[in-house]
Amino acid sequence: MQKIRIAVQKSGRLHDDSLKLLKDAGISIDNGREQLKATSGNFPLEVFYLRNGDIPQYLRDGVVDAAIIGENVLIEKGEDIITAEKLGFSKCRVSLAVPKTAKYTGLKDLDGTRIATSYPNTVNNYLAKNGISADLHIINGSVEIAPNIGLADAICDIVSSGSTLFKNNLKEVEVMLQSEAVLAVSPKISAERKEVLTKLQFRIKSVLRARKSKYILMNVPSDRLDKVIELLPGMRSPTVLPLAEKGWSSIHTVISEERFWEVIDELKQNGAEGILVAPIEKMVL
Ligand SMILES: Nc1ncnc2c1ncn2[C@@H]1O[C@H](COP(=O)(O)OP(=O)(O)OP(=O)(O)O)[C@@H](O)[C@H]1O
Ligand SMILES: O=P(O)(O)OC[C@H]1O[C@H](OP(=O)(O)OP(=O)(O)O)[C@H](O)[C@@H]1O
Ligand SMILES: [Mg+2]
Repeated sequence: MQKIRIAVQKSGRLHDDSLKLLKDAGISIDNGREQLKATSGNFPLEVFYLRNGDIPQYLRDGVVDAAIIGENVLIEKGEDIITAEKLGFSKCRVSLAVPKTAKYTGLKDLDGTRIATSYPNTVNNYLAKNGISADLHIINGSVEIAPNIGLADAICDIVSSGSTLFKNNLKEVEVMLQSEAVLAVSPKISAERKEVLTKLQFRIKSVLRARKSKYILMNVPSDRLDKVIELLPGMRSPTVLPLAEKGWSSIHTVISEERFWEVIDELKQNGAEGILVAPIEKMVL
């Protein structure tokens, strides 16, 4: 079987979570990132360690078949590249910010200003759509410092917690896009490698599904079973087992973590006790 070549960020915010995802999908990677290329011992796959910003071009050229990359980078440099899967980590937004003291009433206030950014295409497209034109200063890092050193009136950069903006006396005024890590696919992938990629995607989906879900067990008075089951969605329906003590049953089911917190009070009100919550490793539908 032909190996698929997948690009992973060499170092930075995506690196660890990307490798963890492959590992959770049961793929072992044999050598370290110093070699820039590593092979899996148990899946037809090679990892290329590359800079996030260079990956769209590698995908376009077909030098790699797939990549784990920030969606924001694809929007900036690779709109022609297909996103196969959202991966649920490295969530952030790309926003416009101005000094805290600046008066900001709307996007029109940015007309004719100087904006510092590492995402010129994203900013240009966004401003053009809104009929605004600005003078872009393209810098590769530490963008948030630009207004403080007189280089720009506004910036466009990644925001997550907002602490970098806060520390630099800036305020977020427009969210241009939301981003997370994605699995991107080369338009040049061969049919044979596409088959291997489909297998990888199947595994990744099972891992992502499992990450969002919990396996829960609880003891419930048997006369309240119907009400409790109503609160609990299962993969098919909950499993109900009798306890040794008469009048009590044990319910087992799979539930999203979000739903669990929504129904916890009602479960308790209906007599559920001894509630156990366990992580799930894989979830195959
Ligand atoms: N503060 C953040 N919180 C969450 N995700 C982030 C944050 N900063 C960046 N990201 C996401 O992680 C990706 C990689 O960011 P990182 O700063 O590690 O690398 P980079 O400098 O953009 O890329 P390169 O690998 O080319 O050096 C970004 O493209 C974005 O999708
Ligand atoms: O809203 P926050 O949680 O503060 O995150 C936002 C900051 O994180 C990123 O920088 P990073 O730390 O990756 O440094 P870099 O500029 O060297 O890539 C981004 O460029 C912002 O500066
Ligand atoms: Mg960064």
